[in-house]
Amino acid sequence: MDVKAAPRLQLSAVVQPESIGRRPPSTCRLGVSREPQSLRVFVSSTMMRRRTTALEVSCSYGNISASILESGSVRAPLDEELILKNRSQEIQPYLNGRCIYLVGMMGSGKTTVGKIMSQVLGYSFCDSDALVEEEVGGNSVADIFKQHGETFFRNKETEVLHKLSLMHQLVISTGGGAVTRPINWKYMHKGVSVWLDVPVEALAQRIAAVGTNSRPLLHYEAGDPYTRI
Ligand SMILES: Nc1ncnc2c1ncn2[C@@H]1O[C@H](COP(=O)(O)OP(=O)(O)O)[C@@H](O)[C@H]1O
Ligand SMILES: O=C(O)C1=C[C@@H](OP(=O)(O)O)[C@@H](O)[C@H](O)C1
Repeated sequence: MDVKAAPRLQLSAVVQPESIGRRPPSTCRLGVSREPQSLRVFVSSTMMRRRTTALEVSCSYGNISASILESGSVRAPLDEELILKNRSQEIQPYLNGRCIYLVGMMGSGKTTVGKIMSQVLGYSFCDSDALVEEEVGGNSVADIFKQHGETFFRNKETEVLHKLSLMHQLVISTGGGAVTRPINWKYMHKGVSVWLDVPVEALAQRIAAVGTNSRPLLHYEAGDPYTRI
């Protein structure tokens, strides 16, 4: 999808570890927030343990200027793809090749954002769902859920994340449910995790627009807010 064509600003990527019940060793913020007349863009980071990740350079070495951590206001027209590209460019020197893990609900834009980010960073884009599909002989995620169940899928996903944790220069779009397993966090901590936080109404609209065929957890769940819109 062309993010430029998005009818309204829906890009936001903020890691808030407390909201997923477990504190990862690092947090970073990469995203935008809107004020009545202006758009505020931010990239910031917090170090929680000594084993830092890329965006934590600002804390551990103090060499990212405040202007990078908190940029000024940008007037309309809002171009979230451009914002994402600019932010990605700014953080690139501090990544030192570490992988970016995009986490978020189904439809939050992990694939869309991940492809754009990977181009700017000169990284490869990688979809953990697609790797699970490869591992299971090319079966689609929907088929894997149907034939083997969610636990089987989650086990494969954990194996995939383990392998990815040994690699560099990847932007990884994880499955919406990857964060539910603490062991996955251990692997994702090798890189920088970015949470795409999108309001549920927007998620529902996006998913309703493309259908739930490839998202088995929504496909069979009657009454879910994603399916009601
Ligand atoms: N910022 C955005 N604004 C509006 N729609 C978006 C945005 N990002 C993604 N979408 C659309 O939402 C749907 C799901 O996006 P996708 O990137 O596949 O999400 P995920 O990988 O998190 O499931 C796609 O149809 C995509 O075009
Ligand atoms: O719960 C998960 O891990 C999954 C979320 C969906 O992926 P997206 O988050 O990419 O939509 C879909 O592929 C499948 O249901 C697996």
